[in-house]
Amino acid sequence: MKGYIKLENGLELAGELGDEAQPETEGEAVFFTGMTGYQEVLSDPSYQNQILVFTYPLIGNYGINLEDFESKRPQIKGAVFYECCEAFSHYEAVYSLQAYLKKWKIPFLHHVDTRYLVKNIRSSGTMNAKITSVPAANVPPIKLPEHSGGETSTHGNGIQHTVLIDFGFKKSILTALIERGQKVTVLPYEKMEAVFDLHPDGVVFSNGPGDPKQLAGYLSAVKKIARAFPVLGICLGHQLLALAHGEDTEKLPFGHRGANHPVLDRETGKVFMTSQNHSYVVKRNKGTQELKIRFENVNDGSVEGLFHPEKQILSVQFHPEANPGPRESEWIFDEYKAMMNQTGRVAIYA
Ligand SMILES: NC(=O)CC[C@H](N)C(=O)O
Repeated sequence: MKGYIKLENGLELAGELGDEAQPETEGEAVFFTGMTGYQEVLSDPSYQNQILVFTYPLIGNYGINLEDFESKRPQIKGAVFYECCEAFSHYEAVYSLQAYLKKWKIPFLHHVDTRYLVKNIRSSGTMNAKITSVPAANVPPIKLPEHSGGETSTHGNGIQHTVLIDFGFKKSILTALIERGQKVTVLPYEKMEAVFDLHPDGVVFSNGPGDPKQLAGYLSAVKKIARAFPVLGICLGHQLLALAHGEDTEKLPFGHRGANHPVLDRETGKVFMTSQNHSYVVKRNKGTQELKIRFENVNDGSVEGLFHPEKQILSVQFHPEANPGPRESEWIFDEYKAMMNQTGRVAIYA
């Protein structure tokens, strides 16, 4: 059955509806440039309310396994592919990508000229979009995703205790912490002040969907926590730490979503490849300068991470937990651990 993706700027492209029973969806159209990693990306909570366009022309060829989910369900509102292949081959795969999307009633469109579509999004900027079976549909305004923190839960049995403040965390962040000897308490962000009763060795502010300014009501709590414990902020968590310290954020024209974004560490002069998924960034040279820039994006010079010169505060815009993408920034978790042991950050960079 024929279907369409219509953008807010009027562009309409035809394709084939993947699931005729689910022909309609709306969301912010964003694009992901990785060649692999679709399972992790589709289940990453930071993609809530978005229609995800895959730039790589063949997606789905290694199927879906039971291990690589970043959360319990797909988080996107819809997906667009050039080819979303039905046949798959991988020793761990249990069903096809198409079957996964159909199971969760996620509308998707394939056989779309995704190259043309993405070039249009790149020149017009991120826009709202609609997937539909009806040509010339209207694209309604899209609401920002609601942050909804989950349940409090405890994981791992390490000696050190990290509280992970949950804005919609990726499972791989939890795994990276447990692998580094942490007992982790996941705390929904609405209850973040309960961290003071838990007396952890450190606190991690997670990734999450939407605009960080939606969470303005929590910034004083974020700052209070950053004054009391060694803290690491990842993606949305980084943006919140910045806002809490008087910095500002802005929206990028079409975001960074992929597995090969080069980042420069200004401390060491080293460049490494990172996994990224964000629309918003911390503005350069704004605010109080209480936090300093540690990392920057090599392609567009945007801020990729901050630190506090005297306190144990580190934040990264990229995803050190990878999944999908390169693992060469996993050492950020080791640096967080060194901060907790009071041997990192201040000692290293004073
Ligand atoms: N991965 C994330 O945490 C994304 C943060 C925020 N939602 C953004 O798009 O910039």
